[in-house]
Amino acid sequence: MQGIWTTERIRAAEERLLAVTPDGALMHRAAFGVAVAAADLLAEHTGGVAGRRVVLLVGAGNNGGDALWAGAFLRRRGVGVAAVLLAPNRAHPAGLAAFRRAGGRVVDDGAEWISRADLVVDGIVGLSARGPLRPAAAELVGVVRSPVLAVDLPSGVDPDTGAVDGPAVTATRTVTFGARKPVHVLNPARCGDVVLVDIGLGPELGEPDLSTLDAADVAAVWPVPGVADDKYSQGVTGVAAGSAVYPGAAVLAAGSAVLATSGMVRYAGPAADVVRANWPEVVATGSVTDAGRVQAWVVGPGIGTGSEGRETLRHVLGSGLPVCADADAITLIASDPSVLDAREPGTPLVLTPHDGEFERLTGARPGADRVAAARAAARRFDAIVLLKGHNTVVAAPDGRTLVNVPRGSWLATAGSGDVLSGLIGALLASGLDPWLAAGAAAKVHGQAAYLAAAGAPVSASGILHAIPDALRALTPARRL
Ligand SMILES: NC(=O)C1=CN([C@@H]2O[C@H](COP(=O)(O)OP(=O)(O)OC[C@H]3O[C@@H](n4cnc5c(N)ncnc54)[C@H](O)[C@@H]3O)[C@@H](O)[C@H]2O)[C@@H](O)CC1
Ligand SMILES: [K+]
Repeated sequence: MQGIWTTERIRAAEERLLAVTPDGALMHRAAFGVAVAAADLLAEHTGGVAGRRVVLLVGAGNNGGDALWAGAFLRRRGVGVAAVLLAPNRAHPAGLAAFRRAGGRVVDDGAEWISRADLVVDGIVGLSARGPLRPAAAELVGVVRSPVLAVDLPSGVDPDTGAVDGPAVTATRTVTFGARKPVHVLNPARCGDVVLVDIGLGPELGEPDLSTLDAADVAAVWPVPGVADDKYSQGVTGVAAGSAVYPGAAVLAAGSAVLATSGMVRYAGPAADVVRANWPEVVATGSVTDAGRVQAWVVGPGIGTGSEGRETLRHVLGSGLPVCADADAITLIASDPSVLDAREPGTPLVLTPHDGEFERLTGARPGADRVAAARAAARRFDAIVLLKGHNTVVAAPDGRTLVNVPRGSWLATAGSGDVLSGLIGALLASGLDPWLAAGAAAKVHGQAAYLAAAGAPVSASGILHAIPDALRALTPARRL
């Protein structure tokens, strides 16, 4: 797992580190990292470094200081560097002096210089940023045509939520210091690639506020049958999804549970014939009341929001088993929360709303702070809340939060949610912690979409059939 820390926590850690570090040392380390990243970008985009032109956009704080020091380091590599000071009286004094000593130029006609630049360095604001770019900065950013290297984070984007509500920088690459901040995973489109420079902050950081799962984390938790296993011992997934009119959700959710693990899958509902025809290995019955023993339920996709769906949901929630409630099940809970009374307290429940379902469930859309919204809903429902969007946020009632950043947006297609719920259900049936189950499922789901798409649009069925490849890619060590 890789941690992510909020700006408040970073600042506190930096203060502790600053107290035991010589003056200016941290900024030098940070700025050196910026200069290296700038040289790399120049080389990648122009084929060289010496003689290239870089423009620094320099704000009032330490973020601008980093940029100025980086400009001084770049001068030593023969780069022509011009600085545009957005708050000339408040530019970092030591950084500005070093920049000038190194032969850097402070220029007034910023737009002119930017139009000829090979690279623009965004040192406008960093951790202390609040709100969008102010007009003068926005105007300059508007004329940029070259690659942009953001110092710490793209200015104008909220550091803690990734929200953008006005002009903001879109970076080609972002170089950040000490630890990743929420913006880096909550708004990857604005950050570009993120490079992390070690400035010695690690020991001061403590438990992260958010985490992302690595491939190795997924490999560590994904069930693999052992010599003593049989079809029951690995967990039987129950799928209550689809209807006679809309059998597709049932086929997708059941199929994804089939491909996720080697455990058995039972289907219960009016689409039994269609499910059987598509997935002969599924044991299918007409109703949850005669489904047979399972270790977890997926309920909701395509079950409808009428009385039949409500009875199915109530039955499943009253089973005392872990449940992944998706789609219509969420709408049913939203319209009649008393259905949750059937649930035995403490039984694992995973809710998987998109923004519209989240609004139905809680009365408000997630808003700019998706992490806070998911956490509040997780506490309120005493459930794991997996909030769908470009990034998937998985929050537990105790505040633990995972973020999954997909490669591309190929998951934005009809039926992909049904595939995700089948993955989660299969992991719940295997006995995995529901927070990790939801997080690992989201990662495999995103990976499957990326592999299936391979650069061209892909359907939910395509994503489904890429699950084995996604698992192989994420867990190569387990290949037999
Ligand atoms: N604290 C540390 O130990 C280190 C900090 N570093 C750098 O320091 C940065 C944080 O520096 P600061 O706390 O000085 O803050 P910033 O550089 O983020 O910004 C400070 C100034 O920007 C103004 N500002 C805020 N929002 C604005 C907006 N939307 N438009 C224009 N101006 C705005 C603020 O009023 C303030 O004067 C980090 O992001 C990082 O780049 C690095 O040098 C590494 C070490
Ligand atoms: K910045």
